Amino acid sequence: MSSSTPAYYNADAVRQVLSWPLVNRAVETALVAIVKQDAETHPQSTSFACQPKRSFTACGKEPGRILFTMPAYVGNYSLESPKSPGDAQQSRSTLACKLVTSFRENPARDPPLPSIHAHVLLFDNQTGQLSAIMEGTDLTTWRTVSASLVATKYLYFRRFGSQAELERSINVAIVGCGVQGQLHAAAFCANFRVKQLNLYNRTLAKAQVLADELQRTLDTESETQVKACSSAHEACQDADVICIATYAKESVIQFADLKAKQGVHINAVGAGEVHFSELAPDIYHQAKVYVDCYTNAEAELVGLPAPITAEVGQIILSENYPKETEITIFQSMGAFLLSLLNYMTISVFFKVILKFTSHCFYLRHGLGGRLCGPGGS
Ligand SMILES: NC(=O)C1=CN([C@@H]2O[C@H](COP(=O)(O)OP(=O)(O)OC[C@H]3O[C@@H](n4cnc5c(N)ncnc54)[C@H](O)[C@@H]3O)[C@@H](O)[C@H]2O)C=CC1
Ligand SMILES: O=C(O)C1=NCCCC1
Repeated sequence: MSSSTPAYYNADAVRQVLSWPLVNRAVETALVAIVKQDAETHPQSTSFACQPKRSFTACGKEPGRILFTMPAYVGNYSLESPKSPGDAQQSRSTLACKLVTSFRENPARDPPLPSIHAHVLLFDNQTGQLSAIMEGTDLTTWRTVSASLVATKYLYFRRFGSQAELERSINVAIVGCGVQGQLHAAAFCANFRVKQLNLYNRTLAKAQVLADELQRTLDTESETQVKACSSAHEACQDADVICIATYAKESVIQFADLKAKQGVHINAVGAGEVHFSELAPDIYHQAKVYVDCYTNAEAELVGLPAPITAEVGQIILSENYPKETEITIFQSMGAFLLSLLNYMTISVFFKVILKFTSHCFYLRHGLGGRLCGPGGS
């Protein structure tokens, strides 16, 4: 690629290609790829995924304004369709960096703005030149929600059998009805069988607006009942799965709010100044904690009131699912490699930057790609 102006993909262009099957497959692939490859189990692998821990820059002295830089490099990989194992494509490498700002007071502005804004920068990995810039805000929201969906599939449903995510109806509570909460609510209804969807927000009116909107858009045949709740306890007391995405500095949910004896899974997505501030320590004391990525967890979860049991990718690979009655927490850190895999997938649709993404096999085989070394997995 020459020194021409980088390609720019705006929010509309990105939004057009986002769909749950696409994003979920990419995120699941990435969660597995993130698991540190063991030299003994993968002696032939020459693929290389490098995701250093992300950096934080405080923007001024006021809290709540942060710039994250999230670099990642995936080297010498090929994407293989599980339908035709061994049919690995020519290997390639991708170098990128996501820049995200999180300004938590933005929704209170007039007019309101989202708290999170993101862009993805893609580089030519031979020359280091900037090749493309992609609006990454929706990508970030979808990726984050998808990580919760995949974590729920493996950490909750799979306790009940290999088809449970298709067959079993669940009660879901959404705590925090901002950008993340809204997409979590819609996505859980779109991807799973939800009997009861309870919504709780600090301002009840916001939960009510979302409840009305969801009830309107859900199919009239839908089994889902949606309710705006006036406390976290009301929202969570019968929930099988809880998704919490606020900026709360103090815990919003306590152990006493859970229907704990029957098994509960919590996607802990949001954060105050501390990632795990949304859930009370007494929940962590009773729960098993899983993360997307140890690299960020080791750096950012200092003081977590419980040990980390595993990365979600390890559970996907080992099929060593939690027990039916356990409380599990997916501590969602955000891992750029997850976005990067999304990016690589999406760019196939744009049919650009072929240097990075000549994997037209995606179009032929669907999105069954698995990151692997050139000689096979
Ligand atoms: N894990 C990850 O990869 C990602 C995490 N996040 C995090 O998710 C959280 C939410 O992000 P957005 O939805 O974009 O923010 P947002 O500002 O759009 O929404 C936050 C919502 O939480 C509500 N809220 C605040 N405190 C509350 C409390 N104590 N009880 C109930 N509701 C409360 C607010 O009223 C608001 O509706 C943030 O902490 C953000 O940093 C965002 C993107 C990715
Ligand atoms: O993109 C991510 O990952 C983020 N994680 C934490 C909050 C900001 C965005």
